[in-house]
Parts: sequence; C-alpha cells; structure tokens
Amino acid sequence: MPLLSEINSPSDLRKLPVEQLPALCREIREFLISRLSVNPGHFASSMGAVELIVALHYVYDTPYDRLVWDVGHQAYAHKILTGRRDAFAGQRTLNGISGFPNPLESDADTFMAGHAGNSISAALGMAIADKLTPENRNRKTVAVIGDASISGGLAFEGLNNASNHPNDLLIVLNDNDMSIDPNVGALHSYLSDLTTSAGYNRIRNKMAGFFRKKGILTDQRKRAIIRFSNSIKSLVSKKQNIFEGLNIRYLGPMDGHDVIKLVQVFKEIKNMEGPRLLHVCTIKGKGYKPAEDDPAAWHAPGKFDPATGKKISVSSDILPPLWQDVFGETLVELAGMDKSIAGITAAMPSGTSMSKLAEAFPDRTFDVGISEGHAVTFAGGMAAAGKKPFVAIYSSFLQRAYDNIIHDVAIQGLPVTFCIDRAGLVGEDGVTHHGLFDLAYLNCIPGMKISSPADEETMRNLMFTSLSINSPYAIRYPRGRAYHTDWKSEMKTLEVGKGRKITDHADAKIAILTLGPVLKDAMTAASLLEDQGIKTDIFDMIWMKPIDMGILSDVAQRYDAVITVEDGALEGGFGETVEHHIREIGSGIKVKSLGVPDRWIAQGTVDQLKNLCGYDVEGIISAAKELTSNTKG
Ligand SMILES: Cc1ncc(C[n+]2csc(CCOP(=O)(O)OP(=O)(O)O)c2C)c(N)n1
Ligand SMILES: CC(=O)[C@@H](O)[C@H](O)COP(=O)(O)O
Ligand SMILES: [Mg+2]
Repeated sequence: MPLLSEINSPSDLRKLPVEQLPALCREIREFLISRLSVNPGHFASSMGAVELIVALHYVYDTPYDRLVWDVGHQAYAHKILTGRRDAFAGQRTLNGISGFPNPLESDADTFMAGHAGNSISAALGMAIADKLTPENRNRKTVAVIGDASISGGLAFEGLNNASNHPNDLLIVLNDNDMSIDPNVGALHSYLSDLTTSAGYNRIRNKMAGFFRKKGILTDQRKRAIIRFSNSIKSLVSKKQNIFEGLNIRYLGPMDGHDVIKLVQVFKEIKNMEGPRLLHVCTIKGKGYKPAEDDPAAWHAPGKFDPATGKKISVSSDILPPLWQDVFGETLVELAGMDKSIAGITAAMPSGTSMSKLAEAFPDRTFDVGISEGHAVTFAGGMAAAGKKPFVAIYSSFLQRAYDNIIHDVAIQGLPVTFCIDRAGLVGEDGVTHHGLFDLAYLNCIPGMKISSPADEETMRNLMFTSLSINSPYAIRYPRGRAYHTDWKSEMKTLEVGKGRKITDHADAKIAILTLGPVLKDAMTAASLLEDQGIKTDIFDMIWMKPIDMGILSDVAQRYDAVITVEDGALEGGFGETVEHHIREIGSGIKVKSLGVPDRWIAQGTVDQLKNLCGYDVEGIISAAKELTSNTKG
C-alpha cells in the first residue's frame, strides 16, 4: 500500500496531491478488508465512510480542527489516518486500541463515541466554546452522524439548539439509508427525497459574502432573510426543509464517494458562518460486494474469507442458543398465549432477536429507531392502555432511558417487562457497551422487580412469570450463548423473590451466592475447591429485588462467610445488597463480593476481562481460600 504506508498523521495525508486521493481510498478499503477479515469489527459502516473521512482530514486542519464521530463504528479510516494504522491490527483486543473513538487513545479522537446521537451536542458545545475563546476563534468543528443516529432524541435536541447561539458548526449527515437493520421512521423516508441545488447554495453564498462585506447583512437581518427564504421555499416546494426550518443551512445531497468533489465542497463551506448541514449519500459496505449486497449482515460480520466473502464460523457443531434467541423465541410463545403482549426494540431487532416476534406477530412488534427513552415511555403508554409490552434493550443503551424508566413506568407501577440484553461484560465493544450498571441503576427504584436467569429454563420461567406480574419487571441476561442445545422446557410461574439452593453440604463453612449465569463459574470453582478439601454451598438467587431474605437469614446463621458473585458493577450492586440485608439481620459474618470493581473496563474477551476483574473461576477459588484461611486463623 504505497500511499497508506507513508501516512502516519493527517499532515502526511495533506501532502498528497488531490488526484491521488481515490487511490488512497482504494488502499484503505484493501487494508480494512485484510485486517477485519481476521480481527473482526464493524465492517460495512467503515467501508462506506472512507472517502468522507479522507476528505475531512484533507481539508480540515486535524487534529487542531475537531471531528466528532457519532457512534464511531464508521471511523476506522479516521483511526488509520491518525497514527493508528499499525495498531489497527489489534483493535478491539485486550490492551489494543478501542473499536470506537476515545480521547484517552488519541488527540484526534475529540469525544467519547459508541452510543448513538451525542455528536451534535458535543460538537456544538465545542463550537460555541471556541466562539468564546479568542485563541480558538478559527478552530473548526465537524460532527459526523448517520441517517439512523440523527433520528434519536439527543441528536434532535442538538439540532434544535444549534441555531440559538452563534456557532459555525458543520454537521455531516452520512446517509447510507441504513441503520444496523433497515432504517425506520419518518425522518428516514423524508431524507430520501430531500433536495436543494448546489448551484442555489453557491449563488446564495456569494450574495451573502457581498452583502456582508457592504455591512448590509447583519446576523439579525441574516436570520430574517433565512426565515423569509424558507417560507418562500415551503410555499413553492410545499416541503419545508426540516434543517432549514431549524435555521440550519442545508447543503446537498451529494455523492459521499466522490472524494475529489467532497474535498472541493468542504473547501467551499469550511469558512462559511453559522450552523450548516451537509447531506452526503453513501453506500454501507461500499467497495466490497457481499457487504454492499447485504449491509445488515456485514454490520459486524465476524471473521470472513476476503476472497469469497464466506463467513468463518467458530464451530460447525449444533451450538447452544444465543441468550437473545432464548428471549426472542420464548416471547413468540408467550405472545401466542397472551394477545396483550407487544414487543418493542430501539433499532436493534436482529441484535435482540425481537425480529422473531416481528416475523410471527408483525402488528405487535415495534421498532422505534435509535430512541431508547422514547421506547420506554412508548411502552409505558402501551401499558397504561392495557397492553403488556416487553422492551428489549441492551443494558448500556438502556442507560439513555433512565428517567423514562422511573417517571414514565415505575412511579405509575406500569406492567412493562424490561428484557435487558448484553447485561454484564460484553467483551470487544469495550467501555461504552459493557452492561455493568443496570443492577445498581434499577435496584434503587421502588417497586422494580429485578431478576437474572442462570440458564435457559430459568430464563423462560422468568419470562412466563411476567404474565402474572402486573408491575415494572426486569430480566437481565448476557451477550453470547447459553448452555443447552435442547432448551425449550415447559414453562412455569416462579415465586417472585425466591432463590434456590444448588448444593447442601453438612460441613460447608462458606456460602457462594450468585445472580445470573455466573452460577456456572461458581459451580466449577466449588468442585475444584472440594477436591482441595474446601466445602462450599451454592445458592442461585435468581432475584436481586425482591431478594430472598429466607436464604439470607439461613446463610447468616449457618455459615462463617459468604461470597457473592455478579456480572456487574460492585458499587450499588448485588453484593452490596446482600451485605446490607445480612447486616440488617444482625449478622456479622464476612461478606466477600466479586464483580466489576469501581473503574472503567476497556475491551478484551469476556474471559480475559472477568479474570482481570477477579470474578472468574480462579477469582472465586482464591476468594474462598482467603476466607477459609481467615476463618481458620
Ligand atoms: C444509544 C444507542 N443505541 C443503539 C446503538 C446500536 N447501534 C450501533 S450503530 C447503529 C446504527 C447506526 O446507524 P447510522 O447512524 O445510520 O450509521 P451507519 O451504521 O448506517 O453508518 C445502532 C442502532 C448504539 N450504538 N447506541
Ligand atoms: C456499534 C454498536 O453499538 C452495535 O453494532 C453494537 O456493537 C452491537 O453489539 P452486539 O455485537 O453485542 O450486538
Ligand atoms: Mg446509516
């Protein structure tokens, strides 16, 4: 790769003649295909954003000028051009670079990315701060946001605020007509026929410059003219351009793969004043036919054969189900039993397997787009109207909807069932995507029921139990696979707040209390400990709230020490709750809590990260040994 191998910074890129940029884009795509076929990541989005990223770094004085990425899964070319080409082979691995922009990793990464919708607000903050900072007056800021991400509430809040205070923010709307799955919503269909002529903009730009030089065009007069021209346009075209209706200058649409044209346009608009939005049209998966043909399947394809596009699956055996499929297929069964059941997803139908309900009951399944807050309140509305909504949202994305859970569901005690997927460490997506806080952030909400299954049977029974729960209810489960190939057991109603004793040794001195699938590690650890003469008893608590006080008082009386294990943050988590109640009972036994410590956890495999956090089999064994030696001493 003769061009790419010489680029170790954006200033190296800017030394190239513009005519060489198409060749550079080809090399970047070749690089992405070769690296991502062996070390998987977000493929199609990044393939579609190559020209856009090259042109931005070519025209803007990065990293002094700021690029703010939305989600950031499309920004691999940005990482490659900003000194991380060689490190890219280790992206999304332990101690490697992150799969998303991260300011801790590079000064070219201006803001944390990973959760959709934050780029406009963050970039607007930077742009306005620069207006207030004399030495930064000429610093440019550009937000790059996709067509699905811009439909989220936070993005709209940013757009709505963009014309209130003087700023020169450029928003680049990267419209590839896709989310992870096909994009949804009115804005999506609106974008597809949004037009304004580039010629019209050029003339308008020249006139504005002329009148400004004459001192005729003040800010106030300019805003009046824009409002006047918008009203003329909406009279003539009958279509108010939504962005110009918000006093954000709309430019485009243009071909997002014509890197020469993009350079020319960015040069033209770079020094324009006031908030602008450039609408570029791209193809998700551009430059790799299998991905162009099926961008959803190539959003995060895993390993593949670059020559054939054949996915390289980890095993050909019959595998246990994905937890999300246990959820999806069980929900279809429940929806068949109870017509009041509806399913809601926030732009993650395939990720949560809510797609299975959509196939079986399309009229009872709702994809509301990347709008988790709206999804929860929408569910609250459905519940208030007598339905039984199941909202499936990844734990870390659900963080976006915290007050919606409290204000629009819990205070009213509405029967919404939260199916919290990707709960716990998720692995390679890293710090923004680990679902570590749901136990803590839900536990303090009055009336919220919180559960976590250790296996498929319990998952199905917890879901079935929702039919007899008429109040807010959460079931949390992890990314990845469960355990049993034949898992579709008969369902039954569980007693709310009732855990189960797994082992019962007369002479065990240590109790191990687990919540969720960490039970498996505890059982492995217990049998290894028994081989070493240390007897423990295991309890699968199933419920975090209400917690099984019967088990806690039994444990407090019978054992010398307790180990708790959770796949989540220790602060405010399951272990703290156990200790709080054991102290309330008046017991002073030692409680050792294992889980995620109070620090940010970057990317790696789940096994690597659990080991680092000390709650894998090894961690449980060493905790039991430590307690045994302490209680003996
Ligand atoms: C708050 C939040 N919800 C959901 C997601 C999952 N997610 C990641 S990328 C994506 C689709 C983004 O679509 P778009 O903005 O159009 O970018 P594209 O992938 O098309 O480049 C979604 C839903 C997320 N990252 N953040
Ligand atoms: C970029 C993004 O947020 C999603 O693509 C996310 O990475 C999906 O996670 P899973 O791979 O766990 O479905
Ligand atoms: Mg898109």
